[in-house]
Amino acid sequence: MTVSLVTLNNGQTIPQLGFGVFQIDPADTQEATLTALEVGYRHIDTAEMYGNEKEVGQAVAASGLNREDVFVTSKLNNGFHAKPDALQAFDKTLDALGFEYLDLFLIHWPLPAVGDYVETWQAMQEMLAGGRVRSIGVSNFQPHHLERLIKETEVVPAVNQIEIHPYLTQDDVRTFNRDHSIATEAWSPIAQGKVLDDPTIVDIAERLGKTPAQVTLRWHIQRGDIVFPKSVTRERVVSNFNIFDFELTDQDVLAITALNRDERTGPNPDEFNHIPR
Ligand SMILES: NC(=O)C1=CN([C@@H]2O[C@H](COP(=O)(O)OP(=O)(O)OC[C@H]3O[C@@H](n4cnc5c(N)ncnc54)[C@H](OP(=O)(O)O)[C@@H]3O)[C@@H](O)[C@H]2O)C=CC1
Ligand SMILES: O=C1CO[C@H](CO)[C@@H](O)[C@@H]1O
Repeated sequence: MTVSLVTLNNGQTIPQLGFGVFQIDPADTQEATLTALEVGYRHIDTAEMYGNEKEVGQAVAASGLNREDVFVTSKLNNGFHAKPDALQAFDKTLDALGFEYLDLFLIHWPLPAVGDYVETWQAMQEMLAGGRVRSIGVSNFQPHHLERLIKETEVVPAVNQIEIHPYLTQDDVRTFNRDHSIATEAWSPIAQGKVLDDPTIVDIAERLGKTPAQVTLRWHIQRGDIVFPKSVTRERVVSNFNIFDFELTDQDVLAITALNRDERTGPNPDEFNHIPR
């Protein structure tokens, strides 16, 4: 199975399909990530917040793959927005992973009431200049947050990772990202399972002989977004990967997009403005 690549605004490439490790217990993360790497995934999405960076790094080391062959993303945790804190947190992330370099580092949430994300972005630019991270980006940024970065700093984020699935299509933020050469990453791409019983998705899946999860992931791929579904179930890890040998019609893509209800599974970035306890 050949996973398509997306070229970021700095010329780096990222596999359009990856493996997410949120809510995988650290004790299970090495095995789950190794399974994903064995199946063929070459892109892992973790975060300091998930508490399992160390185990992701151990899986990459144990896989026998060259470090260069796996694209790894991590994220700056909330509360480390001040420049010295952000620089120190990046060092800790690299240490935990046991890597010389990270492929992509993101500001996890803008949280303007906690710290100035423009200052945080200046720290991210320093990390980039230091050469130990290949691309920098943001997560959960709305267009108004991105506008400040674009106006007040030098580097345009390579990606914006936001919640997207058939019940939250986010076409306004996606359009803003596209117009500014920012790649869109879709978190919780199957809404943590909530879209899988939807009759529209089930009907398309039955017609194509695919699972509802495969149809939903394929919808993201055909819209051009980057996805990293999470699963600790081997058969799902395999079937979620096998989405490059079929196509949805334009009509299917439009029918799934029309399911939008602006329904979030996670926080709204404009309301989530504190460090969760
Ligand atoms: N930047 C951010 O703020 C956020 C980023 N993320 C990132 O996005 C990734 C994916 O999002 P996540 O929230 O994990 O949710 P997903 O939308 O990937 O859904 C994961 C859930 O769906 C189940 N599942 C997976 N595949 C299938 C399948 N084929 N059929 C049926 N059920 C399935 C999993 O169960 P099981 O494991 O039991 O098989 C799990 O319960 C995260 O792991 C993380 O990397 C997520 C949230 C926020
Ligand atoms: O990455 C994350 C995992 O999910 C959490 C709850 O929705 C988010 O807050 C966090 O950003």
